[in-house]
Amino acid sequence: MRAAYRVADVRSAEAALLATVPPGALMARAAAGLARRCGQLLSERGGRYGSRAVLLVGPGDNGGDALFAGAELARQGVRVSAVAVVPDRIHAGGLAALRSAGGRLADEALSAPCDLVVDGIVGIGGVGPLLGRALALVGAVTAVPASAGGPVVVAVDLPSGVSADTGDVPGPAVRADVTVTFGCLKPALVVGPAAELAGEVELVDIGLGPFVRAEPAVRVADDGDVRSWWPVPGPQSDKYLRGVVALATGSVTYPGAAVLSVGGAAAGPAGLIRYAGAAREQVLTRHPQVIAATRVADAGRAQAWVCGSGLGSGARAIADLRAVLATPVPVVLDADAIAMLVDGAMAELLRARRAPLVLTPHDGEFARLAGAPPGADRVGAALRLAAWTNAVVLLKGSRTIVASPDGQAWANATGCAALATAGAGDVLAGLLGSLLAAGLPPVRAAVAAAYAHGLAGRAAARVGAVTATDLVTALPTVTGSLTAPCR
Ligand SMILES: NC(=O)C1=CN([C@@H]2O[C@H](COP(=O)(O)OP(=O)(O)OC[C@H]3O[C@@H](n4cnc5c(N)ncnc54)[C@H](OP(=O)(O)O)[C@@H]3O)[C@@H](O)[C@H]2O)[C@@H](O)CC1
Ligand SMILES: Nc1ncnc2c1ncn2[C@@H]1O[C@H](COP(=O)(O)OP(=O)(O)O)[C@@H](O)[C@H]1O
Ligand SMILES: [K+]
Repeated sequence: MRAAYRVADVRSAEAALLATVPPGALMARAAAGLARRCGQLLSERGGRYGSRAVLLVGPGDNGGDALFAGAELARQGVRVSAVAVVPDRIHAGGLAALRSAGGRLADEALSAPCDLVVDGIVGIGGVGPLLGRALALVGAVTAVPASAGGPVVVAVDLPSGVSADTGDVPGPAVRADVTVTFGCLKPALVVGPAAELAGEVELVDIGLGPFVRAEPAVRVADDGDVRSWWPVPGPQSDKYLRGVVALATGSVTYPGAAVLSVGGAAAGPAGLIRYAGAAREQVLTRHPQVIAATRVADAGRAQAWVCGSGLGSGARAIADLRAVLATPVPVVLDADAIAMLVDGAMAELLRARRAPLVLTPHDGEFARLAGAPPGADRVGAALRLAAWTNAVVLLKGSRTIVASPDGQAWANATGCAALATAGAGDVLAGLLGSLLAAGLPPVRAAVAAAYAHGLAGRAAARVGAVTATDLVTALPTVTGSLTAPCR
C-alpha cells in the first residue's frame, strides 16, 4: 500500500524532521534524488555530457531543489541554464551552487532546443491557478511533448499548477514525463486530473517517514495488497462456502447489463452465481452455470447482492430493489438502483439495514444522489457521500475512488481510458459483488474490484478497441493472476 498525505501533514512532518538535521540537509537529499533521476533520463536519451537542461525556478524551495539538482547535473557535464519565475526572488544558495558548478541564469526559457526541462516553479506551496510569469513558462514547457521530440519534462515534487491536496487542476499546468517527489506522496499524484499530469512518479526517501504522524489522505493499493486480500478456495471449500453472489440487474430494455454484470461476477471468487430478473434467458445463454429466476423473491439465498445495472426504474425494479435491500447481506447498488434512492422512498429500508452497502456512482449518479457533482475535491466529495449514506462509495472515473463512512479513502491506479466504454461499470459491479460474497470486507472488495477491473481494461486495450464484453473476456486471466502464487 502506498499512502499520500496532505500538505499540512507534510509540513508538520518536515518541521519535526528539520529539527533533527543540519540546515539545508533536506533540500540536499531532495536535490540529490532529483539529480539522479534527471541524469538517468539524460543518459537514456543519448548521454549527459554536452546535453542541455533548462530549470524553471520559482521563488520558493521547489525552485531551490531544482537549482541544487541543476548544479549536480552541471558537474556531470550537462549545460544547465536556469530561468527565474520572479527574477529578484530566487533561492540564493541554490543559485550560488549552480553558478559555481558552471550553470548560468538565463533571461528566456527554451530559447534554444534542450533535452531536459526541470519544473521547479511551485511544489506544495502552490496556491490556486498559476499566475504571472509562472503561467507563461508552463506554456513554453508544454509546447512540444517528449514523445514528439521535445525535451523530457521532470516535475519537482509536483507538476506545477495542480492543487496538491485535491488533485484538481485549476488552470494551465505542467504535464510531466516524470515527477520526482520527496518524503511521501501527495494526493495530487494519485487522484483527479492532476495525477494524469504527473507521469511516472518516483518517491525519493529524505528520511521523512518516521515523522509522518497523520493518517493518509488517500491510500493506493498495490499488487501485493490485492493478492493478499483476494479470497482463494482451499481444500475444504465447496461452492457454498466460497460464497454465493446474486444479481438483480438488467431488464427487457437492457438485457446486456445483466449479461455483463454476471460476466464480471463469473471472474470473481464466489462459488455460485444466482440471477434474478427479466434477462434470465440471455444470462443463461451466455453463462449456463448461473441459477436464474425472474424475481428477487424467488432467487434463493446469497451472501451478497448486486442490484441496479440496467435495471430500469419501473414498478418491477422498485420491488426488486426493495427485496434486495431487505436481505441481511452486503449489497452493491449500481446505476438505476442509485437513481432510485434519490427521492428518499428507500430511506426506511436503508436505515434498517445492518449489513454493508456499497454504492458505485459515476459522476452523474453521484450528482443526483448528493445534489451536486463531486467537484474539484473528488476524495472529499466521496467521503462526504459515504458518511451521509453510511455506505462505502466507489466513485468511478479515471482514478476511481473508494471512500468509507469511517473516513478512509483509496484511489485506484490501474485504470485506463479504454474503460470509458458502455457497460464497463456493469462488469465492475458484478465483480465487486462476487468479492463481497466471498467474504471480503466492503472497502477491500471495492478496492480490489477496481484494481482488477483496471488491469482487465489494460489487458483488453493491448489487444484492440475495448468493449465491456472484452473486459469480461480479459478478467479471468487478471483475477487468476492475482490468485496465482508469486514467482
Ligand atoms: N516538505 C519537505 O519535506 C521538503 C520540501 N522541499 C521542497 O520545498 C517545496 C515547498 O517549498 P515552499 O514551501 O517554499 O513552496 P513552493 O512550492 O516552492 O512555492 C511557494 C512559492 O510559489 C509561489 N506561488 C504559489 N502559488 C503560486 C501560483 N499559483 N502562481 C505563481 N506563484 C505561486 C509563492 O509566491 P508568493 O505567494 O510568496 O508570492 C511562493 O513564493 C516542496 O514542494 C519541495 O520541492 C524539499 O526541498 C525538502 C523537503
Ligand atoms: N477516463 C477514464 N479513465 C479510466 N477509467 C475510466 C475513465 N472513464 C470511465 N472510466 C471507468 O469506466 C467505467 C465506466 O463505468 P460506468 O460509467 O458505470 O459505465 P456504464 O454505466 O456504461 O457501465 C468505470 O469503471 C470508470 O471508472
Ligand atoms: K514543480
